[in-house]
Amino acid sequence: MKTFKAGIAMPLLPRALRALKADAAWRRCSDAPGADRRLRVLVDMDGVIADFEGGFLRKYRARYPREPYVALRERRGFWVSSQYGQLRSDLCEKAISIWQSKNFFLELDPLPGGIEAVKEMDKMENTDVFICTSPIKHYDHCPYEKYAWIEKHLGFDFLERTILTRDKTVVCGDILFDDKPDIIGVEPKPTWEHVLFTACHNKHLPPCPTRRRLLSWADDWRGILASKRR
Ligand SMILES: Cc1cn([C@H]2C[C@H](O)[C@@H](COP(=O)(O)O)O2)c(=O)[nH]c1=O
Ligand SMILES: [Mg+2]
Repeated sequence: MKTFKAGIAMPLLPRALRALKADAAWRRCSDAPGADRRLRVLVDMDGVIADFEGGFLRKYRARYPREPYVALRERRGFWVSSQYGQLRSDLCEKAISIWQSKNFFLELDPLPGGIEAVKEMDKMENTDVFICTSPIKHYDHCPYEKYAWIEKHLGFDFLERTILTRDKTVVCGDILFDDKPDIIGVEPKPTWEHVLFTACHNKHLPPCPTRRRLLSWADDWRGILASKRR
């Protein structure tokens, strides 16, 4: 792209060109989806399509049958490790050891209706769906098993639509279905609307007028997508 000064074509400096390209990319993300722009849906994995809480409790009780545990109906707050640590300080590490173990993420059951909903979104016109999930930093098993879980339940081709990140705020999208109440990162104004996916740990939070909830995949997720297309 060139600029003109006094009638003479001046080549744009590389930095200016990069800034223009970045601005154009940002606009693509931030413009409301319309007839010519596709809706981009980000779907979290743990607690939204994969049963992290159920898988954790089953394996925790199997490994520590005599230790106290937190029934799912008693779960409060996103961090399992924190609630177990409050129960007894050593239980925090015992909880963490469960999801650091081989096969933990691979053997999680799908949550009801999640796989079907993602497959339906993937077939919708003018819609792109991505799995957007945060791996633990203990990387011996988790990243591999998250990929393997996606292949097992959604097919190998869906790995093209899988994003592993510890910071979801930098991912560009229109909607993020996620069970974590507070999704923070380096971007103070993410492009996506966070729709809180109801889980055992967040169902007791008071309603928030500025944030929509999806109670389960039997709830009206299609209506939420449709509301973003207008
Ligand atoms: C409850 C809990 C979770 N994690 C880790 C385990 C997963 O890798 C991610 C899930 O995050 P996402 O938002 O669903 O992608 O968080 C943890 O480290 N400690 C915990 O207590
Ligand atoms: Mg989650």
